Formats: sequence, C-alpha cells, structure tokens
Amino acid sequence: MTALDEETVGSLVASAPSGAQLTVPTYDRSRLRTGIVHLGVGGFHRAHQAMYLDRLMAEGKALDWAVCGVGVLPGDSRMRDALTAQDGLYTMVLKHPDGRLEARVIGSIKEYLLAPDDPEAVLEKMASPEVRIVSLTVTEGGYNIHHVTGEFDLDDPAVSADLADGAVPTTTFGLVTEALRRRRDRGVPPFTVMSCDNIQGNGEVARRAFTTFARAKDAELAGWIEGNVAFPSSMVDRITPVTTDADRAMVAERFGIDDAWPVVAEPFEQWALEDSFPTGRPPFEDAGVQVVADVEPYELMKLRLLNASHQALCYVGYLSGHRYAHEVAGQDVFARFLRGYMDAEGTPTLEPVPGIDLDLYKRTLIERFANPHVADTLARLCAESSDRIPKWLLPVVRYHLAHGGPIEHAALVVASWARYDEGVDEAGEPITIVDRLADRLHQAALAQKSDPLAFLRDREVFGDLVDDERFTAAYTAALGSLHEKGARATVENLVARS
Ligand SMILES: NC(=O)c1ccc[n+]([C@@H]2O[C@H](COP(=O)([O-])OP(=O)(O)OC[C@H]3O[C@@H](n4cnc5c(N)ncnc54)[C@H](O)[C@@H]3O)[C@@H](O)[C@H]2O)c1
Ligand SMILES: O=P(O)(O)OC[C@@H](O)[C@@H](O)[C@H](O)[C@H](O)CO
Repeated sequence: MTALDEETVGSLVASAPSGAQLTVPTYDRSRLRTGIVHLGVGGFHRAHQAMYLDRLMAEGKALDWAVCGVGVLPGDSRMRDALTAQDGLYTMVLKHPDGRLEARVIGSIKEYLLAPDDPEAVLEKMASPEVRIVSLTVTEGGYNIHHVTGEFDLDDPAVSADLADGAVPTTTFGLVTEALRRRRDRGVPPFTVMSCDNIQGNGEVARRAFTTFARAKDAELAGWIEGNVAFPSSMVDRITPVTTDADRAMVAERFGIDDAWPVVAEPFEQWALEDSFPTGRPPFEDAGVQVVADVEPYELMKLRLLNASHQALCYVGYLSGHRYAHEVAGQDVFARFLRGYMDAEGTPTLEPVPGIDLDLYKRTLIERFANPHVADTLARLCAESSDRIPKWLLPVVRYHLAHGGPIEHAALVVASWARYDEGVDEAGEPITIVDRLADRLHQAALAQKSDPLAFLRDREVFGDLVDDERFTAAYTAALGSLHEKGARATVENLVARS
C-alpha cells in the first residue's frame, strides 16, 4: 500500500492491484495556479467541482483555476490534516450499480487553509488578484437565512461578533466581505461568489446574505458589492455519502492507496450553472457542465424531486428499521410512494425544464437511490431536517394549498419527520436527532401524543402551515396512522389509495 502525495502519485497505477480501474493526474501540478478559493471542502466539493476541474486539467485546460480549499469551522482541522499531508491529493471512488469501482486521484486542490488557524492568510488569499472565484458548499444552514422571514439573521452570535469594529472575521460572511473590501481598496476587480449548495436560487440567497452582512458592516462597501459582484446560481447533483472507515479500507485493498480521506460517490453527475462570471471562469462546458442563462427550472426540478424525495424516504425508512437509502428505495411500496409524491405533488409545481425528459429523470432517481453500493445512510438524509424540509418540501405544499392541489404525500413526509423526532424508532431503538433545533423539535414531538399539532406549531420552521385546515387534517391523519399502524403500513395505505 502506498501513501498518497505528490511524490508517489505517478507510481500508483503501476503499483495498484491488477484489474484496478484507476486514473491519476498526469498533468504537471507544479504549473497549477490558484484561481478559486472554495469554502467548505467536504465530501461533495471533492466529488463534484474539484472533479470537473481535474477533468479539465487532464486536458491541459483550466491550469490557472486550481483550488485553494478553506475550512471556516474549527472542525475542518481534520480535512486540513488529511489534505495537507497528501499535497491536496485524494482518491474519488465511483460506485457503479453493478458493483464496479472506478477510482480517480483528483489533483485540482492545490492548497488548503484553515481560517481559525490563520484568518489573515485566508483573507490575503481571497484578496489576491489571481483568485477570481470564491465558491461555497457550506450547507443550507451556512447562509444564516431565517426560515420564515427569509432574511439574513443579523442576531446570530457569530455574525454579531464579526460585525463589531475591528473584529477578526470568523464567519463566511466576515471573511468574504473583508476580502472584497481589500480588493476594492487595492483596485483589484472583485471575485465572483459561486454557491454550490442545495438551495433554491442559491446565487440570489448568497447575494442577499453577503450584501446584508456588508450593509450592516459598511454601507458604502455594500453598495460596491451590490454593483460589482456576480452571484451565479447553480444546480448541483451527485449523491456523495459520508466517507466511512470501510471506504478507506476499500481504497487500500482495491487500489493500493493509503488515503486518509477518500471520497466515494455515485457515478451520476450533473451541474447546471448560470453564466455570470464577469472576471472569467474555467471552460466548464468542456467538462460536461450545462452552462445556461437560467438555472431556476433545473434547480426546482432537482430540489423538489431528488432532495424532497430523499426526505420522503428517510424518516419512514428509518422508523421501519432500515438504515440505508437503497434498502428503502429498493422496495416496491416505498418506490411507489416516492413516485407518487413526485408525479402528483412535486412535478406540477415545476416549470418546463429545457432538454430534460422528466419521466426518465424520475425513473433514474429511483434507480440512483436504489444503488446498493453507494450505501448512503438514512442518518445523513435525516440530519438537519429543519434546514431542508422548509426549503425543499414546504414550497411544494404551499403551491398546492394555494392551487387546491394534492398534499397527502407531503403531509405524510412532514408527519414522519415529526414521528422521527420523538427519538425512538418502531423497534424501540433510540434515534439521535442531528439538527441545530434538535432539543426544541424533540420536545415538540414528545408533546404530540396529547397535542397532535404540537410539532407543526413551530412557526420558525413551518410558518403559518398549522393554520391551514386542509393540511392539518392530512397531517394529523398521517401522524395518527404512524403511531397506530407504523410507517410501512401508513405508506402502503397511501399507495393503495393513490
Ligand atoms: N453530499 C451530497 O450528496 C451533496 C450533493 C449536492 C449538493 N450538496 C451540497 O453540499 C453541501 C455540503 O455537503 P457535503 O456532503 O460536502 O457535507 P460535508 O459535511 O462533507 O461538508 C460540509 C462542509 O461545510 C462546512 N460548513 C458547515 N456549516 C458551515 C458554516 N455555518 N459556515 C462555514 N462552513 C460550514 C463544514 O465545515 C464542511 O467543510 C450540502 O449541504 C449541500 O448543500 C451535497
Ligand atoms: O446535502 P444536503 O444537506 O443538501 O441534502 C441531503 C441529500 O438530499 C443531498 O446531499 C443529496 O444527496 C444530493 O443533493 C444529491 O445531489
């Protein structure tokens, strides 16, 4: 087994076990120049954007668009240690439905900085003229947008601290705003801010977040940002589960690579990107990215069909004893439930999506969910639900409440989340609720035995949904059935009625 770094990478293919399907960078990484700073280098960035860049670099393109990864949170020290020791290199393994493994060592991340270690180094990197894009995968919650008001939350303690005069920035907003201030003061054109998080209108959401922060800090700077900084939206897609120790062992055994933090993913990939980069961008279209004028139809399709369906399968699946997405999607009754949600509730809210056959897209989604080798955990899909359900599923519910359309599938999904947050599954096994609102949600879920609407009364999460009698009737019926009959029988009944 060979340790992974710049010295060894060239010999990995020769030393890999026979039959291993492995590709490594053959381009000269010493020639790479950093053009992108990426905040939030987790699994997804490494399986998606960094992979597209690596693909371009392998063709001799985008050599001045290498990535400087930045960790904003102290917990990113693990990624710092892994990537620094490996000269930014890591292995991406695609898990095909037939069990085939396809590995590629990705070379597009040239450097990595941890902001809590040295915020000044991060600021100067973002302020340097060679950087023309700052991209983000900092999760849905990372934009600090209040669920109900839709406004940037200036009262968040970390944000307030960054707003203080002379503060050394610690948040995404403080870091990006200070870097933009330095560029303005030095006469350097601003970078483009490219959000790659699963948020509808992620460019617009990012624009609102950064300009609201900047306005509270320095109104003149905010005006300059509003007038000069581009915030393209994007739709990003590739199911990327959390890397496990078994994945590390698989990379060692099947590819002969000792990699501290490989990334595993499904083979499917998609990226629709709004073409709004005043200071330039890599030729992403050459790597298979759909560079389009209007991303919104693609975003809505993906968030309301794929991501909302993930929520539709994760709670009912977990409650009924499953722990992996494929175990649920592979069963006819759950697959029909997902398809029922997509056809009756998700799809009617969509605009036409250029170049996409929606029927095929939906069929492919269920096949992707059912890929057993990806082994995406339901725990990952059940995490941070208070950031996901309001952004992906509730807009579908609100659309149908306004148009007299069906809401039964979505009501069951919300009820299954409420039942999940009681903290124990149907076999009596405890559930660890991972959510920034975990305590509050758990207390509300416990109260629903005597007050079935207790969970829905949280107006920060659900807005005024609790006031809608059509929704509450479907919701309480679903919740009652989850308590009396269990998740599987409740889903079976709905599928039989649909
Ligand atoms: N994993 C996927 O299948 C997938 C697919 C498409 C899109 N995405 C998008 O990418 C995001 C990240 O997914 P991932 O799989 O890489 O997760 P991950 O947990 O591997 O990485 C998340 C990164 O975001 C950082 N982060 C979290 N909260 C932050 C905050 N408040 N401020 C700054 N940084 C913060 C973390 O420190 C970490 O570096 C998702 O939330 C989603 O929006 C993920
Ligand atoms: O990563 P999140 O929090 O946005 O959502 C969980 C999953 O639905 C998501 O990661 C999907 O796997 C992904 O969006 C597929 O492209």
